[in-house]
Amino acid sequence: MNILLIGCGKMGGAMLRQWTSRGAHSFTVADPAATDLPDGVTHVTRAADLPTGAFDVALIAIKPQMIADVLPDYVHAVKDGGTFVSIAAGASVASIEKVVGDVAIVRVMPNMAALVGMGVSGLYANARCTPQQAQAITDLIDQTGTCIPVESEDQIDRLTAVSGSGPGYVFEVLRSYVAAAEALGFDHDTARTLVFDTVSGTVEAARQSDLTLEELRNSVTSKNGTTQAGLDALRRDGTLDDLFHTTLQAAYARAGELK
Ligand SMILES: NC(=O)C1=CN([C@@H]2O[C@H](COP(=O)(O)OP(=O)(O)OC[C@H]3O[C@@H](n4cnc5c(N)ncnc54)[C@H](OP(=O)(O)O)[C@@H]3O)[C@@H](O)[C@H]2O)C=CC1
Ligand SMILES: O=C(O)[C@@H]1CCC=N1
Repeated sequence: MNILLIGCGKMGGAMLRQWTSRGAHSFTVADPAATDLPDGVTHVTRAADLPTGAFDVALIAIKPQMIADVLPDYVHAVKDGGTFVSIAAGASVASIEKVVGDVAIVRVMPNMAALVGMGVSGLYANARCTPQQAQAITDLIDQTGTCIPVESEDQIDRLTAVSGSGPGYVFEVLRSYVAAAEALGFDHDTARTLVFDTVSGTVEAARQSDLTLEELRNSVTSKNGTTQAGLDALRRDGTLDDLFHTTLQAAYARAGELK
């Protein structure tokens, strides 16, 4: 497919790197600022420099607040029967249809783990997408990690709060965990190794286990031992559950505001 990226910053750039490493499609980036693009990618800085009707797919990877102003400049570049794919948080199919018309639109919510081909994305295709179009975009997103089809746009907004924004929460938790390890006397590099290997090994152990997360947690927690002391401080009578609940609700509410 001939694919146009409208905007190629942090998220579009991460996805583009996975796609170009596989070499299955042709890519053009339209972005006034993009630098350091992978070899073989065509770059234009102005929508007016794009050929008319040239692209099978346009990936909308600009900020949601810019769509109404910026997207109209790019519509000419997509061929009749082409697919518009938006990764913009919150931006609804209806808001995109206002610009591009009643055509095939797919909302995808990727995440930054796509940087290493381990992203997880939600995908919602509107009724104008043929099964072939939806499958082609699913295959494309699969190249960045795992793709989970959902039945409604609301599911995309909920998934944004869990996995789209998720790496932001996880990076912040890792930052805090590493800082606490340094405060116990480890140098920064050792603290990073201890924390990163603990987290990635624990995630893999959970993935491969038939036990529940509660059972796995209990398998680490000796009665009156060190883990119990640490967990008592971490959970503080439900504070941790409240914190995660509030975090995800806040992100979901924000997606609704960006419609
Ligand atoms: N970052 C993430 O983890 C995730 C982001 N998303 C979504 O991806 C989208 C992009 O986010 P992100 O990559 O973080 O943002 P960035 O700001 O890194 O990327 C947006 C890019 O669009 C460029 N741009 C600005 N104006 C235009 C224009 N007129 N034509 C073409 N390109 C333009 C920007 O250039 P300049 O910098 O000069 O303005 C920038 O390079 C958002 O809608 C966001 O909701 C979805 C999931 C995860
Ligand atoms: O923060 C944001 O709005 C975007 C969407 C999900 C991750 N980053």
